Amino acid sequence: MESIMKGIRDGASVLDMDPKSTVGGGVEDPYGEDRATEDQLVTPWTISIASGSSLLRDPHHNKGLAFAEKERDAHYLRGLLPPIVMSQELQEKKLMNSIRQYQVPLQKYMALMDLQERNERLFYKLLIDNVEELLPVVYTPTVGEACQKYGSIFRRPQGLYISLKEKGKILEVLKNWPERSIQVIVVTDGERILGLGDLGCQGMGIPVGKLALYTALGGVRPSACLPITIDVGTNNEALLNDEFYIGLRQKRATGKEYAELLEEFMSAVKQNYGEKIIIQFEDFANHNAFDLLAKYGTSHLVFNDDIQGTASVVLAGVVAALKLIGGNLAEHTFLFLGAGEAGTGIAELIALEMSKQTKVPLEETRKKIWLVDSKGLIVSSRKDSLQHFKKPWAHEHEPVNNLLDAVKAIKPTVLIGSSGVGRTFTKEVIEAVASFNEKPLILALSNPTSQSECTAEEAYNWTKGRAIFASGSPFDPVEYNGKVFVPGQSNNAYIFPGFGLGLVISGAIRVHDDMLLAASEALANQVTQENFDKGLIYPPFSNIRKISAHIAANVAAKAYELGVATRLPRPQNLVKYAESCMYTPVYRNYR
Ligand SMILES: O=C([O-])CC(=O)C(=O)O
Ligand SMILES: [Mg+2]
Repeated sequence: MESIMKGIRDGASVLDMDPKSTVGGGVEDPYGEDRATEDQLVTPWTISIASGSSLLRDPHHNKGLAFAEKERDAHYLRGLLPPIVMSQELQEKKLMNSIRQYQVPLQKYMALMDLQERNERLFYKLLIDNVEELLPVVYTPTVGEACQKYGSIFRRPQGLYISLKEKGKILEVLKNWPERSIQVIVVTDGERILGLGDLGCQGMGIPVGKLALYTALGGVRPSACLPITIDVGTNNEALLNDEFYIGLRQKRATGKEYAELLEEFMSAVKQNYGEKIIIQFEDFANHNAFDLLAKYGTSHLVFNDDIQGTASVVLAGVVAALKLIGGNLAEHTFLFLGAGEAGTGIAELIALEMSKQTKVPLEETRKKIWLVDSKGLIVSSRKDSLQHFKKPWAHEHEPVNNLLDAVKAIKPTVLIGSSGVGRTFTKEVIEAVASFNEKPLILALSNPTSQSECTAEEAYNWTKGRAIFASGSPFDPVEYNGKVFVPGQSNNAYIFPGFGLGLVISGAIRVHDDMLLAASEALANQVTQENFDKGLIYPPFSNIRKISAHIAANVAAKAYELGVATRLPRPQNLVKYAESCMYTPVYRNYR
C-alpha cells in the first residue's frame, strides 16, 4: 500500500536551491500548500512515503487527527482515525494543556520526546510557539537529568551510536542512517556532559537536544540534522554498575585507540556527506576538545560549541552590557573561575575583540583577562605545569590560591563562572566584587542549574540589587526590595542555531574566528532599549528565529568576505534570504 506523494520532504530545504522557487526553494508556504508546478515536482523532490497505518507511524509525515477528509481517502486512512478532523492549532493547545499537567520536568521531557517521535511537525510547532516555556524542558536544565537517567527512560534510538565495536565500519554505520542529505551533525563522546561530568553513552540526550534547537531556533530542516554519540567507554563507576546503562561497559579508551576512532569518524563523515557538512563538537572533555578543534579545524567544517559558541554568546552579552555598566570593552578587567573550554574560549574571543577595537596586539589585550582554576590564579610562575590552553593566560603576578583572594587582588569589573562547579561564587566573593563596582557584571555560566556558580537570587541579594546578572541555565525573576529583576540567559543556544544556518546558507567550508565575532555582533545588536531598561543584556528567546536570521546573515556575510563561502552568487539581502530558508512546522497538504 505505497502511495506516491509529491511534495517537499519537510518544507524548505535550506541549501542547493533558488530562493524564488517554491520547490525546495526555501520559501515556506504559510498554508502548507505545495504550490509548485507539476514539472518542478520531479526528483529529487518527488518522494515516496508510506500510506495507511504506516503513514500514521511515520513521524515526518504523520498529522494525527489533522488529516483532512480528502487525505484520509487518498492515503488509505479511512477508519484508522476517529471521525473528527482537528486543526494543528487545536492539537497544539491540547498538547500544551497535557504537558502543563505534569509536575515533574522529566515527565514533560518524556512527553515531548514521545511527540517528536510521533508527529515531528507538531513537536516543532509547540517548541517554536512556546520557546521560553519549553526550552528548559528539551534543553538545560532538564536535558541534564534526562542524560543521567537516559538508560532508564530509553525507548527508541534518536541518533547514531558509534562505539569501539564499529571501528573499521563507521562509513557503513553512517549509511544505515535513513536520511541522506545531512547538513549538521552534533557529536559528543559523553565525557563532560554540561557540568555533570562523564555520562558515557547516555550523553546522547545532548546532541538530540541541540539539534532540536537547530530546527526550532535556527530553522534547519529536521531531516538534515544527525545526532551522534561516540562511545569509547566511560569512567563513571555508577553507570558501569547500572544494569540499565546503554553504553559499552568498559573504561574509556584513550590515546591512539581514541584518536584512531575519531580519525575514522571524521574521514567517514566527510566522505559520506562532503565538505560542507557541519560537525559540531559538544561536551567533550577539555583534553580532547582543544586537540580535536585544532586538528580538524583546517580540514573540516568543525565548530566546538563549548569553546566557540559559548565564547560568542558571552562576548555578545558583555558588549551589550557596556550600555548598562559603562566604558569600552578594553577598559574592563575580567576574572574567570574555570579555565577549561568555556573559560579560555571566552577569554580569547574577548581579547580578540579588544585587540580589533583598540589595535593593541592580542598579547597585550589578554592581560586584561585573568583566570582562576582549581589551583588558584593562573600566573607566570605556574607556566611549566599548565595545560597548553591555559598558558596564554599566565600573566605576571604573585601566586594567589583562591577565588576570593584573586577577586581582591585583581579587582575585576566582570566576574565570569565557567567552572562547572555549583555555588562557588560565595557571599564573600560577590560582596567583594560589589565593593568596588557600582554595577558588577556577573555571569554564572555553568549548567545545569545545580552547577551554576550562584543563583540569580544570590547575585541580586548580595549586591543589593546592583548586579547585572546572567546565567547559563534559566532562573526565574527575583524580587529584591520591592523591585523585580529579570536574569538573562547566557547560553550558546542563542548562537549555534543561527551560526549553523549562516554556514549552511553560504555553503561555508571553514569556520573562522571572525565569524564568531560576526555572530556576537549580530546578537548584541538585537538587544533593544526596552530590554536594557529591564536590565537585560540578551533579547528574549521569544524572538529567537528573527535573531537567528540576523546571526546567520552576519555569519554568511563574513564567510563571503573571507572567501570560504561556496554558494554563489551571494544573495543580496542575506537576512531575507536566511528567513526564507527557515523550516516552518506547518503541516503540508498531501492531496
Ligand atoms: O548545553 C548547554 O546548555 C550549554 C553548553 O553547551 C554546556 O553547558 O555544555
Ligand atoms: Mg555543551
